Amino acid sequence: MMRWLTAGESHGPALVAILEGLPAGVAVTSDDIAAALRRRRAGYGRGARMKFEQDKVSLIGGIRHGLTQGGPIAIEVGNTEWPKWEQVMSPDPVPAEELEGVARNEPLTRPRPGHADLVGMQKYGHAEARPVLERASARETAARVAIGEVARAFCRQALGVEILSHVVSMGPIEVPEGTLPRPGDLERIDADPLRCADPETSVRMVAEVDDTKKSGDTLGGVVEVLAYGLPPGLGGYTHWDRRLDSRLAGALMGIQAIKGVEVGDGFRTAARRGSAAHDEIEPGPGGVRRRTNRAGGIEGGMTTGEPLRVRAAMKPIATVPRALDTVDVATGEVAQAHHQRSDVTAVPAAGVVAEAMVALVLAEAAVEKFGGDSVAETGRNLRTYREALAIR
Ligand SMILES: Cc1cc2nc3c(=O)[nH]c(=O)nc-3n(C[C@H](O)[C@H](O)[C@H](O)COP(=O)(O)O)c2cc1C
Ligand SMILES: C=C(O[C@@H]1CC(C(=O)O)=C[C@@H](OP(=O)(O)O)[C@H]1O)C(=O)O
Repeated sequence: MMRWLTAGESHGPALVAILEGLPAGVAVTSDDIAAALRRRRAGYGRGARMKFEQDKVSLIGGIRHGLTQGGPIAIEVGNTEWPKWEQVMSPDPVPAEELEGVARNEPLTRPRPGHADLVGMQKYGHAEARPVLERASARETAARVAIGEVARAFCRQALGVEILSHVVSMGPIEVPEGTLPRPGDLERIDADPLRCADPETSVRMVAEVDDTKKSGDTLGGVVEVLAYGLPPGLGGYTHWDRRLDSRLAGALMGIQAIKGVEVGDGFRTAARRGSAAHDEIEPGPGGVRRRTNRAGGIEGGMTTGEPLRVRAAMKPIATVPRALDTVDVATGEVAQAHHQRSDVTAVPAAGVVAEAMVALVLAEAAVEKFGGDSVAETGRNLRTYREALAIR
């Protein structure tokens, strides 16, 4: 069984993540994790904080001399902005006189629509939104990307699986139908300002971000995650919570601001007739293959062996500069929601987070199917399985 957890607040000293149940022998270094975190910070339209804050990676447990050891892996991602927040976010009590006049300590009583602010205050009995937004913030996704990078390394080294993502729409601007990057395209996608695989569309997306920023507004969009090299049979059809599509959907919906998930052609398939909706089976190298991949590499809750293709739709950033209407909960008066700064869009970053979530789900499903306490053992078990499939 694989399991993982994160802890930490957006303006606290650090985020931490623990990943348990991953086999030994995965080669990964702090530089690899720092590189993954840099990918998450990039993207045209992100806010000021991405420019001045650094992610400070410390490997705390489970990795020795560049290899996982089989025990729980603990990673800390330090918030370099912490010195500015030491009093406001102090875990220990701070005398009231020391807090007087401290910047950012005023109670946030004007909850922002589209955030966890208001319901979080109601649910936990907070008089202001700071305790809610600190944990609800997508800053937490840095911790997921850190452990997701270890899971991705396992998928690559034990299974030969490569995971990538790209932005398929930014507001109303979409890539042409059928745009399907391959692992070799990842570097080029990362170099694009919006992580878009189609250069001509990217130019129009950048213009859309500029226009949105000028009008004091924000944008959402859709990302697609692809995984190449998967064997058939990860996941299961025997119960709802064994289905890989169910687990992927939950993992992707668990990213802040994700409002929809599509597997393969998803919603588009619903508009087709059956004869044009499924993937016919034909003889192929090493046995059989699908003529098309409308299902996105999953049938019956299991990988088919075709590339996995899942999409996640992100709502526009909720902290809109042209602030939305709210109520000041201290006075009951109509007010404008809090706004200090925000991203215009974070869709490119959401793609990197989605890759991490897919890597964690795939790593867990692979450990379930193939077992193994080391990368070598998982790899051996996979090879035996593939050999048995070829015989049949
Ligand atoms: C990578 C990433 C960056 C984000 N940056 C911001 C931001 O700067 N400002 C903001 O208001 N929301 C941002 N969000 C989205 C909010 O965290 C999200 O809208 C909020 O948690 C409420 O969404 P929910 O209802 O889906 O939880 C970001 C989300 C992600 C995934
Ligand atoms: C810090 C990150 O994202 C933050 C996510 C976020 C939100 O509301 O989710 C709001 C912004 O934070 P702040 O309000 O402090 O400017 C983003 O910068 C990050 O991704 O590392």
